[in-house]
Amino acid sequence: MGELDEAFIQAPEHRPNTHLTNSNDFIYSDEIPTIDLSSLRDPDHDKTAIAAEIAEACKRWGFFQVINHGLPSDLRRRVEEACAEFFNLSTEEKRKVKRDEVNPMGYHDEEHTKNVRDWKEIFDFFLQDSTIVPATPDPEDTELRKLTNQWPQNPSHFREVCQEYAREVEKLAFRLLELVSISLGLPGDRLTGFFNEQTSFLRFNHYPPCPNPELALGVGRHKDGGALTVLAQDSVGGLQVSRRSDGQWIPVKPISDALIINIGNCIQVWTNDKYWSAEHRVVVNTSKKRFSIPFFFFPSHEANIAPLEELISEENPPCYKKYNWGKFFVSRNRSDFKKLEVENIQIDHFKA
Ligand SMILES: O=C(O)CCC(=O)C(=O)O
Ligand SMILES: [Fe+2]
Repeated sequence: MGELDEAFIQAPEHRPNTHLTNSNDFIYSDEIPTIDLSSLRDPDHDKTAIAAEIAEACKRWGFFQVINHGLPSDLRRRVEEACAEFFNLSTEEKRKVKRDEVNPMGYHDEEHTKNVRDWKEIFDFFLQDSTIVPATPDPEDTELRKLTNQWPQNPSHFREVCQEYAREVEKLAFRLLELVSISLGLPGDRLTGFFNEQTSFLRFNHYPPCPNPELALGVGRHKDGGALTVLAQDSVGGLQVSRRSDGQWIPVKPISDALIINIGNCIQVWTNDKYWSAEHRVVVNTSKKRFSIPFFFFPSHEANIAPLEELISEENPPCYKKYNWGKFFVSRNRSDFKKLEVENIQIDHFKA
């Protein structure tokens, strides 16, 4: 990506702590919980103990790592290889599957978070090869649009590996959704209906070494908009989470084969702020490239998101007004695509 263009420069208050940005001396904190899912292998095993751990992590952090999660490690290696091979292609080759203003799926090297450019390139694909979303963010416009993935010709096995990984990670996401429901004292399938025609997608992130890591970010601070995110990060490190208790930036330690789970806006709204969707960001460094692969578990376009009625009462009135997921999704997508003059959409805009 060469030199640091002005578009990448963060406002002074959002710049990372320079002594943390050299990849050799990240300071890791063990405070973000790691949850062992091995007992889920036995379908008759009581899920309440794991659900209690999840409840604690979702309240205090909105972030946790899972180990023994059932996603095959050889598949993870294969998808990581395919991801690295894709980004190794020439820019010309990658731009053959470039996203545009209508179709947000494909390759993109001008991602913006909160209107500042991110130091990274990405490749996105929907879980469902064709996915239905609203045509525009305008609340009055009821027109829908069917979007399809753009697959590169190379690497030759790329599409197959991506889709195999997507199916496995989706299974894990549904298991986690069930555990979240149980952890709230709700039936395990309480939230499943929101995902009948899901808009979930996967992203490959490539963060090249950056000449000025003290000025830019791989991804600026943000909260994930959907229900939850299942993230595979490599061993380089750089992801930081804002701690709910005091807003301190805490690095998320790379653990081999673990997956990082973070609560998105929808779960924060469904639980009426009981569970937390944490702000997070990615710092870059001068020497090592980094890859990460998030799966964004997103509801159907027609899902309306509001605090769950079982979780509200006179003492705990709803903190949010209802909003439509599809409109939120397309609005957020626009602001990621290029710099806009307006603030991008946040759940705070729906505060009751
Ligand atoms: O690369 C990472 O570790 C996190 C990326 C991220 O937060 C995102 O793509 O939403
Ligand atoms: Fe994120």
